Amino acid sequence: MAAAVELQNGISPDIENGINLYAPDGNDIEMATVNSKLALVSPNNEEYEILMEIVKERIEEGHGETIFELGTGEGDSPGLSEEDMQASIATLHSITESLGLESVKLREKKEEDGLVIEFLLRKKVDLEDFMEVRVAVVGNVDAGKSTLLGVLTHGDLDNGRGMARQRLFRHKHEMESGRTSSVGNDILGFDSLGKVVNKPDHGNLDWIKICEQSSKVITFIDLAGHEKYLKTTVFGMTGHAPDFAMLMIGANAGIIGMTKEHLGLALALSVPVFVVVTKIDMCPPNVLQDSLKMLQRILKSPGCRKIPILVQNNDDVVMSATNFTSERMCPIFQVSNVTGENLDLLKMFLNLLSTRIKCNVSEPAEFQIDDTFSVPGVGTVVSGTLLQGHIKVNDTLLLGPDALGHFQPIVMKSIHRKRMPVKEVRGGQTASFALKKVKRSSIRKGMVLASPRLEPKACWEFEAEILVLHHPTTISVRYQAMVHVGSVRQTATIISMTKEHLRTGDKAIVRFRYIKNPEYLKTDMRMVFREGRTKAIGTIVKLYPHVSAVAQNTRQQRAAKKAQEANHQTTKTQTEPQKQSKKIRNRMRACNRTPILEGSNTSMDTSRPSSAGSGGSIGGGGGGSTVSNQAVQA
Ligand SMILES: Nc1nc2c(ncn2[C@@H]2O[C@H](COP(=O)(O)OP(=O)(O)OP(=O)(O)O)[C@@H](O)[C@H]2O)c(=O)[nH]1
Repeated sequence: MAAAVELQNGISPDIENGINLYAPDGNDIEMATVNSKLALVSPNNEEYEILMEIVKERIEEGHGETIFELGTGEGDSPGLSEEDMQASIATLHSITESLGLESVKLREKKEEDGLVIEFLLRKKVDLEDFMEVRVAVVGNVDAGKSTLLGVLTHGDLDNGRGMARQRLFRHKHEMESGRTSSVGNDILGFDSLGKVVNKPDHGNLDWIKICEQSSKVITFIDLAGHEKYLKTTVFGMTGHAPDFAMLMIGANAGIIGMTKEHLGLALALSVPVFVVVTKIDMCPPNVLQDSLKMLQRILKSPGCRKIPILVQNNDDVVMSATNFTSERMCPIFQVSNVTGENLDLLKMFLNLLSTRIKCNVSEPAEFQIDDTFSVPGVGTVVSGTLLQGHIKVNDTLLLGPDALGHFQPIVMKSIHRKRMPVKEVRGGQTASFALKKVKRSSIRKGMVLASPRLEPKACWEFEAEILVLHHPTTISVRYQAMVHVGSVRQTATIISMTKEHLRTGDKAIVRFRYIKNPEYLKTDMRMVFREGRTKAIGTIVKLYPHVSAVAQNTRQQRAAKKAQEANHQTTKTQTEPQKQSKKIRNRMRACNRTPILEGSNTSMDTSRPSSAGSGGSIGGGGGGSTVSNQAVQA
């Protein structure tokens, strides 16, 4: 252990995969040895320690797993003789044994100089801890989304007439219509050897058992395919923080209906996409080829700029899984839920995916709420995703913002991950918390639980750089639409923009104002703005924090109080804003805006330090308030 600590101190900051390693005493050691393809053949004690350290670091970086290649080295031509490969495998097994890891051979290649083998190294099962990957499942109605999830999670094939999906439907109307309408969650667990652990008992899955036996749990966020549930689908993609999107296409139907819309949504939110083409059992080969050609053409088009990879064997799976997070690559699977063809490739791929959220437990905690429940005997429970940091039972976090933009301290009574009670949760994981002394009615989706260190602030207004994907005519100031940012979903009004009118294809910096509640936002968050057939996407570039939250001195406090009173009045009268007359709405907007603008003149640009630069440079600082004042007067 001492050696490990010393060694870490001696490691150059740009260490990556064992490159630039220095010896404990600070002298250069035989780097060529540990980076050579022969490194694991017969290492001496010192080299063995370094190799162990390299593996340990890669496991930490990979949240508990890594893919390790034997037979390649810096500057060496790839490949080892049979004998050297056997010796390397023995060393690797000794290292994995000491570190409590399992190793599974993924693929073997024959190169000019001999063999190259890749192993998946993964931490052995820990009862309470498991890696988590969230996959949003999108695609047109009848593409086979619910069926595939039923087949993957329950292990039985479908009959082509909707048998497998029956297990996943949550509502009576879904059973009757065969259509998903809500955001559903299904889980698929893999053990440290990459085997599926789901074992349904009389058709039911015991989530706790799955989590206890799993090293990695894939959570599928099953989203509705029908256009009338698009709002829910958008919320699933923004609010549930998916790591990846699985776009499903029925081979016979091809790219129809909502397919392009869902692909566009994933691209807009920068969520890497992989495609699953289903129903290959019932599709004539020429139709399948046409669908694949069309898909590849769309993926390669300037709007997508993806590199499609048709996955046909284990090699393709390892190659696409290891390069997938680059966002450019788009693996395409062709499966049948009826015959089970190629489902093994898809499972292998899912087993190799890892979360995109990099967890640093020392960061202040930030938990985004995507649902609330009232559990008898427990009280109010909130579920969502921990975007950063670390939360333990009995921690006190700030819950908010409420209608006044306030955050209140709340103690975390208990924590569950996938229905399993746990003592802590880390960044990148989903969880639910039982909260002490809070009514469910006082919590909205989109609120956060934040560490007091984060000093969370609520915003009525923000600026975003937007691109209009579609609008039948022109968008002008005072236009209202539903804005989705993370798990926040609320109608906002455009109060100013850098162009007079916006048409399809236009880009502009637009200042929005929420109509009902202030919200917790951050710069650089992706947003989707839509109303009817109007669609726009963008990135938040500047925040205008709610004044009461940033008030520091007496003058600011007075302004804040005024703002609070105005907001209080507004929220009291604004419970049903859509139903009020235009005249009353305009009057309310005016009284609501003035105090906030006062505050905004004092300390407007309080975007988080890491992104303050971008906020200032794009947004144009105090200009926003002048424009808004004009808007109010107008
Ligand atoms: N032959 C064949 N039928 C399939 C396959 N996958 C799904 N089906 C059938 O296709 C129909 C539609 O499947 P669903 O899973 O309900 O489709 P969905 O995409 O979830 O539809 P929504 O929930 O409405 O968005 C069902 O009758 C399935 O049995 C497949 O691979 N082969």
